[in-house]
Amino acid sequence: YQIQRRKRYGEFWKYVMAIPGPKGYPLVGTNNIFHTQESMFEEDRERGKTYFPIYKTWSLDLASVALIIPEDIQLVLNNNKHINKSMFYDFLHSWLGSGLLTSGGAKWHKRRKILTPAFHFNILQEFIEILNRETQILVENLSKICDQPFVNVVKPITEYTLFSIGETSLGVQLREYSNCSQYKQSVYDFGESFTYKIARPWLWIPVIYKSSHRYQKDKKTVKNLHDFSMSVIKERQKLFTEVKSNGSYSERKRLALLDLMLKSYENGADIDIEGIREEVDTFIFEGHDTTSVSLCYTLMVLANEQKIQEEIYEEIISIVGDSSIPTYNELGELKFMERCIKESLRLYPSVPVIGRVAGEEIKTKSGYTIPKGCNISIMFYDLHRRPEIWKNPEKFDPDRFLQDNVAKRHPFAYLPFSAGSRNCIGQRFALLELKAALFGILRNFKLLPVDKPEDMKYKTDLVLRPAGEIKVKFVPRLINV
Ligand code: HEM
Repeated sequence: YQIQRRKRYGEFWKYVMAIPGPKGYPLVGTNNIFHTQESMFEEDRERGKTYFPIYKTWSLDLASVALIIPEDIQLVLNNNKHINKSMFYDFLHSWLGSGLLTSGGAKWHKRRKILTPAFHFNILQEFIEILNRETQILVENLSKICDQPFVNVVKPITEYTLFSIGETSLGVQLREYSNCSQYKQSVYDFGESFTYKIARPWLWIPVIYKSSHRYQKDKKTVKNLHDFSMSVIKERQKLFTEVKSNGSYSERKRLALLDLMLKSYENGADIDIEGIREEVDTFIFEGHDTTSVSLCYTLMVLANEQKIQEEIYEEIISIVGDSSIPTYNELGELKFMERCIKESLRLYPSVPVIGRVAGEEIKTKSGYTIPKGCNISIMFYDLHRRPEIWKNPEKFDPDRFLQDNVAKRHPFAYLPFSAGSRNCIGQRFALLELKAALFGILRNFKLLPVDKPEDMKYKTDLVLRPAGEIKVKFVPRLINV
């Protein structure tokens, strides 16, 4: 058995070392231990260009292979043997436990089955009322600050997406929570620490990490994050019991996310309170941070594209007319706006990289072998900017998403929501929310450029986080809110 193990280990490294990649050093491997979040992001982009279409990185006795071309990515995402997440997701466990994003195998299957009905078409239709109300509040807030030379959109937009996921999927009013700002700060702190640990492999060794200052700091951050999610669960649990005792709950055929889990819990099925907390943490985070960064970049890019912005405005007026409250179907008809959102997600994919573990050996198109058990990183950011797929890739061009043009591309060339069985469960919700917000903002304001796309700098983080602010100038249009 020992001989066989050694042979497998030897083969593993033989295959990995045959893949091109940056020079490594003992223990730290290919990591640069002096990295900041910003320099790590830039180095990954450089590596993607230098070693295109595939490269390896390694530290200690762990290796990861980065994939950039659609053909290789398809081999991973289209095969259920590779549904488990890579080692980097282990750094999320202290916060998200093994919730839908981080879990694997049978647990993931079971949870995905429980939670899928919470994103059914009928539920989304009911959410439109809440999203419209939140959009109106956002527009009012922007009206109060639009006389300033510019607005850093990150704060108001993050509040919009956080409060929206709170009221729709979790059934609570997060703006009334006194620890809301602390929660947002803790998400940033966690992302910073996540990146710090990725670059410093000695912190991957539990005994070293647990005796570090970083661990003590992380513990406080995670406590803040968990206090927030537990207060959400407790409030909704109370409401849920009240509603159930007055009978109105049994009339509802479809339940939003948290109620669905509370019902499963009460029926003794498949989920306990710890499991609910994992999912509430997962969905508050995934359900607000992804849409927030996407909306911020979309506003910035549209401020720099006056003609396109005007075209969206005209589409809004032609489909929704004078009304300030769009219906679900009207938002569905905003096809040009939808193409602009898609193009924005190409340039600014909220989740720029994802990771998997090879469940079996993979032969890549370029002739390399990824051995079973190897970590894989799928580089969406780089995929979406490859010049051989996207002509003039830095240009914002919504026509790339006209049906004829989509049909000409490889089906795995554009993957902001990933693909296959572990794709984004919230993608239709995300599109609806982005449309509702853009409708309200563009109907009420003309956006003028402050930050330019070419000046944007990013950080390696849990999402495509900007290194600084995202500034836009808002000029009220002459209509009533
Ligand atoms: C523009 C917005 C969004 C983008 C670009 C996005 C992107 C993604 C991507 C790329 C993944 C795959 C992650 C991985 O494999 O590690 C994912 C998974 C996931 N997303 Fe989203 N997402 C967005 C919005 C949302 C929203 C609004 C929700 C919840 C309401 C959500 C919930 C999730 C969950 C729970 C998963 C894990 C699914 C699973 O593994 O079964 N996302 N998302």
